[in-house]
Amino acid sequence: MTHLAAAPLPSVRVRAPGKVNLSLRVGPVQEDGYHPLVTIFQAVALYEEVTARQVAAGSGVSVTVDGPHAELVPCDETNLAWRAAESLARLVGVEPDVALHLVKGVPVAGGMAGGSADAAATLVACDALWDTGLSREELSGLAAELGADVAFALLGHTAVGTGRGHLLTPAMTRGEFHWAFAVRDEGLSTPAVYRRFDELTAGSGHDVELAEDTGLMQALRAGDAHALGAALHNDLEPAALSLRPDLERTQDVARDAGALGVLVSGSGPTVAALARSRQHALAVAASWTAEGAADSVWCTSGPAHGARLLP
Ligand SMILES: C[C@@](CO)(OP(=O)(O)O)[C@H](O)COP(=O)(O)OP(=O)(O)OC[C@H]1O[C@@H](n2ccc(N)nc2=O)[C@H](O)[C@@H]1O
Ligand SMILES: Nc1ncnc2c1ncn2[C@@H]1O[C@H](COP(=O)(O)OP(=O)(O)O)[C@@H](O)[C@H]1O
Repeated sequence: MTHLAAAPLPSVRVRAPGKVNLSLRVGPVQEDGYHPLVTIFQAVALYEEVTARQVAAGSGVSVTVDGPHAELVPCDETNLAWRAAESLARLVGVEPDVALHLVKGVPVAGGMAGGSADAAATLVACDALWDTGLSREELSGLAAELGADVAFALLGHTAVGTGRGHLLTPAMTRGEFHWAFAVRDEGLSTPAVYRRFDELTAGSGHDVELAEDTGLMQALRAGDAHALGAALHNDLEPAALSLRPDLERTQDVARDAGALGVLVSGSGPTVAALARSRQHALAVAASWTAEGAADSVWCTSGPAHGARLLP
């Protein structure tokens, strides 16, 4: 009798990047609870890796997680990757029988959109696994429904985000920018930071305009890290600092180490420092470590590519 081994079920691996907001301008809260944004995202070369494996019919979705602080990431239907797989399956009318394995390369709850990167990577992985035939625009529309930052993780590089941050226009850039990140073990909740922003700006809300960032856009086009450093801006920074005052010292240490620009990344609590070179980024990170001003330090560069299938 010949024994035929069952063919292994297919699996697909995808990488998607974390981000830093080079500029984040926030308007007054709207009736839907969201704030209109004008933001300039830059993807950085810290990647989430998602493996999506087809499983037996009727098994449904499952999520497992590895990497730094994996224990903080939910493995149930609240995980953004799980939600991404279910939304895509619903849209294209397939059963979501898939095992998702996430390897975290972006700090958890750090204002660098690691969960959004997982969702974007899952969309690309399941799209390939199920051969959906959806266009990149259709995937991007689905991404935006999952979270304000998910569409950017799909696109990557550098882009201007408007609306909730999900309407994207790619931005021209030259060269590579070097970053050091001071990461805290205890994250900050994005909705809590937006709520503190509302308290701090009560009655003084203004409409946000891209015009304020022309210097930043020119710096990107010229590949001028000094000008970029001077133009970095985050409207959520006062809110994040009021929730975590110790971040001010982290910023001061980076400035003393000669960082070209220092800001809270998105809703925080990660502090991002723009450096002159890779060597200089390592030196800024070493200062944070020496001063005990971070729980961990990460050095990388941007812009990085968006969600991409791995061979
Ligand atoms: C602040 C930013 C900057 O890029 O990112 P993080 O730094 O957290 O990664 C984003 O605006 C976060 O985007 P994301 O984390 O995808 O937001 P969502 O899941 O869609 O929304 C979470 C909550 O944040 C608030 N929210 C989000 C986006 C927005 N434009 N206005 C808001 O007020 C809302 O309270 C919402 O319920
Ligand atoms: N795939 C995921 N990875 C990380 N966190 C997730 C994920 N899905 C849901 N979450 C929840 O979202 C919170 C914030 O996620 P994360 O994307 O890491 O940070 P931020 O929103 O600050 O960029 C986490 O604390 C966690 O409870």
